[in-house]
Amino acid sequence: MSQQDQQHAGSTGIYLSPMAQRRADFDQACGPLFAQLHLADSVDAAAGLLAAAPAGLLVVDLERFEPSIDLDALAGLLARRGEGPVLLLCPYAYARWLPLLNRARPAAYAITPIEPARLRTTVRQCLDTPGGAVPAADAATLRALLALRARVQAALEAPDDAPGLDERLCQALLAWPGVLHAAMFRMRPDGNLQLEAELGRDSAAGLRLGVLLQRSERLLQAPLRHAFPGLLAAATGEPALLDTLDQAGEPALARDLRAHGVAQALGLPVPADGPGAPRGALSLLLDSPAALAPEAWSTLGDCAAMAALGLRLADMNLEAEQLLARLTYVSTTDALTGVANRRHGEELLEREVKRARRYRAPLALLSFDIDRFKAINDTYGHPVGDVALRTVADCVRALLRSSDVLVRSGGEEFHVIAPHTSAIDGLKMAEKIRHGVEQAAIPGCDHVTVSIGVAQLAEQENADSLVRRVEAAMARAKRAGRNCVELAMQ
Ligand SMILES: Nc1nc2c(ncn2[C@@H]2O[C@H](COP(=O)(O)OP(=O)(O)OP(=O)(O)O)[C@@H](O)[C@H]2O)c(=O)[nH]1
Repeated sequence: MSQQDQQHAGSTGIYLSPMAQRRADFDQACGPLFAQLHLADSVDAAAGLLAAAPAGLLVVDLERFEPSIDLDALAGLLARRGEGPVLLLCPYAYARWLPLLNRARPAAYAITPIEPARLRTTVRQCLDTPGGAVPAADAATLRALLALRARVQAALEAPDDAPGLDERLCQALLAWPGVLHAAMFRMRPDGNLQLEAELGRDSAAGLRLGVLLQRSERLLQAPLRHAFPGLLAAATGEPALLDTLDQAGEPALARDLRAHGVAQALGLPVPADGPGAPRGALSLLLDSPAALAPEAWSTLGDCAAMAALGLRLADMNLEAEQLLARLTYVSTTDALTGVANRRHGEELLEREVKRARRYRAPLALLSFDIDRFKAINDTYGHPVGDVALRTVADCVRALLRSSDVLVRSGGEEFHVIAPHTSAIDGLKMAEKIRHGVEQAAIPGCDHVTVSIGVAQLAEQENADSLVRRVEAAMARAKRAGRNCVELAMQ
């Protein structure tokens, strides 16, 4: 026994674990540090021992306790503990217990599995520390935590889109002292967990989680999911902490992280809106294995909750944008043919007339009307008439340039707004349309023809006058026998 251990030999201790093997292992590793070590197999047994004689150190091994069943009893035990030191041995996937139990009574903790030598050192430190609790956060730490909370809040203030938010959150987390690398994992609607953003500082600038984890998507199926706290948190919905990287049993991953200066890895679930799997997780890689103060735990939990809120806001923005796009489409498009409706066509023509006058560019307007369309409806029925309208619209649209706009201006009447097009080119275009429609096969009925008027915008002319002239030309084409093209008079 070392001199230091002899100093502790006057102390008594209680070790609580429901697992017989764990009690035996602890007794073997740390028994010599105590004058007397009591081993308790249940919360009640530990409470009885404490009531009988206050122990120098209470060690609670959380492995095999059930969060939903045992948390209240354990918190009660810690609350009754009073001033004496408490050490929690917490499996790395149970990190959620730490802030919850710390609320009952600040306690030191070590993440398990833990090597016997390290366990002995930790127990010695607890025996040495008067009060034995985790050192309370000092003023500088509290200031840093307040700044972290403010930065994460600021990251949410412009929730324009989820990818931007992921980046901003990583930036905010990276500014917290000790954080070498921050990353955001997000669950896609198809259940695919993806690495959305990562940022590294100093030695971790070159750290790429996609490389380390051997993939950037389908991460819930990644072979290393049990070993990386960020993935574990997304999978279980519980915070996960590794303060000794080798504890996860993946030496290559631990070595790679250490090579970038990482000493501790933390994963925080980003909760879903309601019950169910988390929306993702935040991953923090830290440069020191120091225990996090209770205040740090609660701030980090708040940050994850704020990240969830930010993602919800980004979703709502996206939904609003999609709704607006849909509304715009519905209000500007003719439902039957999918081309611009009359009202939108009028707006577009006004705009093109202004543009043509400003840049002194030619602008042509075509007006065409399906010949004897009433007979098609009367002979084949209205549904076939609808198909004929759609087929003609599709046929004409396919013949136009991308800068031309096809508008359904009335029942079986259409306009084509053709920027940078003279009367001569407009006539060529009209002939192409007339020929194309004549050739088009209409499902359910005979071929149809169209009569077309063509007009070029005159100097000083407005849209109304252009429309009047082109429709008069189209009417002349009807009178001239249909299936032909007429140029408008000036
Ligand atoms: N199926 C269908 N028919 C429509 C639609 N809109 C208008 N119509 C019909 O189109 C026909 C137009 O008839 P008219 O204006 O007499 O002209 P037309 O028979 O095409 O004769 P001309 O234009 O002189 O060659 C009417 O029977 C309308 O009911 C529509 O959305 N679907």
